[in-house]
Formats: sequence, structure tokens, C-alpha cells
Amino acid sequence: MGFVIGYLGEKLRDVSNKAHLAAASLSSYLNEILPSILFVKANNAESCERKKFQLLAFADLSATMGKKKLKSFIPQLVQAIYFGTLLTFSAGTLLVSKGSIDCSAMVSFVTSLVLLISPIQDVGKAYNELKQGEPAIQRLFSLTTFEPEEIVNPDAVDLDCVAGEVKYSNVSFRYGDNGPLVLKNMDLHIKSGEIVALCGPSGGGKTTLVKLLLRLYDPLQGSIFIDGLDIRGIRIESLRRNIGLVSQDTTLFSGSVAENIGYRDRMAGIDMERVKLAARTASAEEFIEALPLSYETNVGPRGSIFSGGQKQRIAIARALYQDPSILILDEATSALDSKSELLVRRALQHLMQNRTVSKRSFYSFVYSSVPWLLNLSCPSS
Ligand SMILES: Nc1ncnc2c1ncn2[C@@H]1O[C@H](COP(=O)(O)OP(=O)(O)OP(=O)(O)O)[C@@H](O)[C@H]1O
Repeated sequence: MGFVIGYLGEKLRDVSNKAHLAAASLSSYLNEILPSILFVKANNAESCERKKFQLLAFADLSATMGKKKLKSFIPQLVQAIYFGTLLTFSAGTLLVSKGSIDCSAMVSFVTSLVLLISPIQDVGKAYNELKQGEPAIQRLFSLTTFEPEEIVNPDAVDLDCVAGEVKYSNVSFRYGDNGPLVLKNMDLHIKSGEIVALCGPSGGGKTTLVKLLLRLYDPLQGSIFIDGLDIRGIRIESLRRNIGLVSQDTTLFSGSVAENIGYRDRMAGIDMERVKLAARTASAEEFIEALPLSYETNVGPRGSIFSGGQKQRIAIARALYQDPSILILDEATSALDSKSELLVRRALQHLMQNRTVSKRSFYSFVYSSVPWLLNLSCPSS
């Protein structure tokens, strides 16, 4: 019995692994395709995607059915073996003892065997459950073996007041170990109060510069300084608290408009006055107040109730609410019409009088395809 349970347990492990992989492929496919359903429809790709879905769903169904079948087959087999053994023992005992065994001893012998079946089956079941869960456990454990790439510096300091000087010194960077160099020996010095515009071809590495500044990645070589401090010597929370980012892909989360704008204080309690001020500055107040529940309206999954331009204005308002010392707008105004862009631009100019701003497409209404980075600093510095 032990041999059978062991052998089938190994088989169940393989079948469960296949079922887990099939379910993971199906859910990651759905995660990817459902948010892009508009694009799929616009490209008449429904039938193609349906076929792909059917293939994945069928693979998932077959793998799950295979697992269920094997899982229900094992206890039946164990039971059959057990009863076979029981019968053999009973018949053998009768033949061998031929009257030397009395009836009560026979009954107690058979009863004890019958009582044993349940614990044996339980052990078999527990073993099967373990084998079934093993692939999932392995997948989870393999996640925990990832080493964090960020090296935590125990001597890192907090940033107090940021003047806004940003310096890239001899910075080289590549994604992965063998990828091509995205940045090579790059020097860039943005002084306090100076406006610098960065433009370059698509894929030239402009967003990468921002990622390095936020320490989402560390440079392969060279250093980046804020106000003369190497950013590796700044506590990561402090660094990111001082840098506001409105990225190319606007990210809104399911929740109220206020929660999305006051995202930074979601746990601590949102300051509604600041939310309103940020929305006004980002020219988002008008359309927010026209919503049925105003700032309490739920924005839907990924902010689905808003247009692209409205989402961008909410994202800008969120960055303004954060009140960072450095504000990065990575083509943040690309989805705005010229009127809204002008409003946002005026608001930002007003805002810049009080802080440092790094931005990529400030003048995108003039050069719509040109991304920019500019840095303005607080007059007091
Ligand atoms: N996570 C990543 N893994 C691997 N390569 C990446 C990754 N992100 C960007 N790259 C590559 O790095 C290069 C620079 O990308 P980056 O996003 O910085 O360009 P960009 O100048 O901002 O482009 P765009 O103006 O089109 O936004 C590109 O060749 C891109 O394919």
C-alpha cells in the first residue's frame, strides 16, 4: 500500500504542477487581455482572442480534470488493495488454523483489520494533499529566494529641505546582466533654478534616467547626486518622498477620487482641503465636481470612468498633493487637449515658484513628440 501511495503521490505531484501552470497561464492571459478589450475589438481580433482563450481554458480544464481523476482514483485503489489483503488474510487464517482459532478471536481479528482501513486511508489522503500542494509551495518558495537588488545602506540619511540640484556623474546603465547599455558615461548637471530640457529618440533612455533618480534601479557605474548627496546615501523612503512622479502610464486605483489624489495619506487620513487645492491646481476640479458623488465617486477599476486626459489630471493632482520637492512629469501632459494643457501649465508655473520641478514634456504642446526634463528650484535656494 505504501508503495502504491508513494508512486501515485509522485504522479499526483506532476499532474498538480501541470494544473497550476495551466491555471496561471489562463489567469495571466485574462489579466492582460481584459483591460485591453477596446483595442481587441477595434482590431477585429475577438475571434482570434476567443480561440486563444478556448485553448488555454481547455488546457486548464484537462489538467484540472486529470488531477481530480487521479485524486479520486487513489483512495479507491487503496481500498481495493486493502479489501484484497483482508480477504486473503481471513481465508488464510481460516485455512491455517482450521478450528484452532475460535469464533470470537476471528471476529476481533477481522474487526481490528476493518477499523484500520480508515487511518490508513487518512494517511494516504494526507500524503496526496501534500503532493498536490507541493508545486504551489515550490512556486511560492522560489519567489522568496529572489534577492532584493537594492542594497540598503545602514548609514543612509534623511533629506531635509531639497534645493533641487541634480547631478548625474559618469552614469552607465543596462537592464539585466547582458542587455545593451542604455546609458553610457552620462554626465548631466541640473543646477538649482536652472531649466534643462531633455529630448531624444524613443527608447533613448529618458525614462531610465528618472528610474535611476528614484532608485528603482542603481547605475552600473557612476553616481547620482541630489544637492551634492549621493542618492545611495539617502534613505530610500526619504528620497522618494521628495520626488513626485507623474508617469507616461497613468495609474489610478479602484477607490474614490479623493483616495486617488490623497494616495500618499490613504492610511494616515486624507486632508480634503489639500485634495481640493491639488485638483484645482491640476485643472481637474470642474469635472470632479460634476461627478455624482464629487470627490467620493468611485473611479472604477484603473480609473475606467475617466478619459485619458482626465486620468492624467488626477495623476498630476496626486503628485501635487504629495507636495514633493522635485516633481517629474514624464510626458504627463500628452493626453491633454491644448486648453487643458495650457491650464495645467499655468498652474504648474504657479506651483514652481515654490518648489523644484523636473519634467519631461512641459512644452509638449509645442513639440508634441519631444519629451523633456526640466528642473526649477525654489527661489529661496
Ligand atoms: N524594464 C526593462 N527591461 C529591459 N529593457 C528595458 C526596460 N525598460 C526599458 N528598457 C529598454 O531601455 C531602453 C530605454 O528605455 P526608456 O524607457 O528609458 O526610453 P525613453 O527614452 O523613455 O523612450 P520613450 O520616449 O519612448 O518613452 C529601451 O531600449 C527599452 O527597450
